[in-house]
Amino acid sequence: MTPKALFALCDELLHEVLRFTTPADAVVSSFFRQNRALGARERQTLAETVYEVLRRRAKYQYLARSGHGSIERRLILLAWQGSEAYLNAAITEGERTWLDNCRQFDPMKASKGHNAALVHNLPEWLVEPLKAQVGEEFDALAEALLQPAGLDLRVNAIKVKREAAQEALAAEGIRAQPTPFSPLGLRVDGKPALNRTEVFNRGEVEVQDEGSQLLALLTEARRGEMVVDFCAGAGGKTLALGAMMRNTGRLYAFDVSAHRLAALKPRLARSGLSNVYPAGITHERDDRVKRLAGKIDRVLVDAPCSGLGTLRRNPDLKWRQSEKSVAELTAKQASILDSAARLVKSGGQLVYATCSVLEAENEAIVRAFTEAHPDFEMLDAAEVLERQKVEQAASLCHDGMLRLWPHRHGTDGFFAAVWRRR
Ligand SMILES: C[S@@+](CC[C@H](N)C(=O)[O-])C[C@H]1O[C@@H](n2cnc3c(N)ncnc32)[C@H](O)[C@@H]1O
Repeated sequence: MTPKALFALCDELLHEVLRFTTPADAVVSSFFRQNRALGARERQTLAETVYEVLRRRAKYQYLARSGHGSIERRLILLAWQGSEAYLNAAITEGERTWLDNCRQFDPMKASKGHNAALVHNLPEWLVEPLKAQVGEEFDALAEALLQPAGLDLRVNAIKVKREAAQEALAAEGIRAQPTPFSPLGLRVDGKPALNRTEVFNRGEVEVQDEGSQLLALLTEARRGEMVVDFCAGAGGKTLALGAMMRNTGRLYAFDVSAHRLAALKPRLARSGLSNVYPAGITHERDDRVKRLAGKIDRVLVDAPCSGLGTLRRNPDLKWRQSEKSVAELTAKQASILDSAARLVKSGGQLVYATCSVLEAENEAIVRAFTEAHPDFEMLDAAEVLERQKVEQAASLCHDGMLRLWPHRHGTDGFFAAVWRRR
């Protein structure tokens, strides 16, 4: 494809993404399905450029107040992630001069009132809640959230040990190191096409952020138990729980989205697990849920949330969420946790988790639940993680709850609390 044609396509794609009606990853995949002629390299350049615009949108929009052409084109020139030669072949001399000037720009020299936002690239409503939590670490957190996430794998312990998976990956040319905290994790160098490897297709590894691996470990699920993954989605944590149960017992994977549960099927097939029962529910008070009341050993609530802990991989979320959407989510989270708790039997364990960094979706939900449910006793998350052979468990927790931060732990931002039913 000629550079000019590729830029026109990028313009079209960015226009669609910036409408913010659909998640960026879904817009990008659907666009690639409609433009099958695009090669692998071209797809990579388009996706990375669009994601770079989303990451530093505040800065690029500020710069794009000058220049010519559509706003999308100016943003693309500023955020371009392909080769410089390709860029030169697509732009005019005037654009080249403008771009060179823009590249000299120092956000700290922008007019007062703008400069901080042009560095952290966060919406204003998010700044104070984050500062309230991390204080002086705010700049480090904001910078970490601007970096693309690495690639973590969870080793499927029912098939292989971590060292053996690491060696098998190396034999296929993929270098990976054990993750610092999770005993099951491998962190891969670069972004290799994992789904073409035999190790992946044999189900020996799954893609999963180290933080997500730790959330699943908090359930302490064991052989022969009855376990519910209440918000299973495409089953990232379901697969981890099934392996912890050594493919025995019964693991229900609930979700209101049949579409997401369907994505679990091929992953289940690869994993070799036969103890998983996916079940679509209409809402958290579904009859299917009621029938299991008081019967379940471990319940994981990986609640629907703002996803603001995953900005490294989903930078569009900071522009798509708002104070209003977060308020709606917190009401839903409290209701789901309340329903899911009814499943837990006496002596059983309940985990509430999110991939959000907001107090309102995390500690506030936990406080309200604990006050309203004296039959649930909070457990110290660090002690639970230590029992699960997690390294430096205390450094991952605060006030008895798991609190993972990209700038401190190199994971996405995650939160979790654990209770035992008396
Ligand atoms: C954070 S995602 C789950 C991710 C998944 N556990 C994983 O590890 O890949 C939250 C899920 O909650 C589901 N959900 C939303 N409302 C729900 C409800 N009322 N009951 C159960 N699941 C719900 C969403 O469809 C979504 O898949």
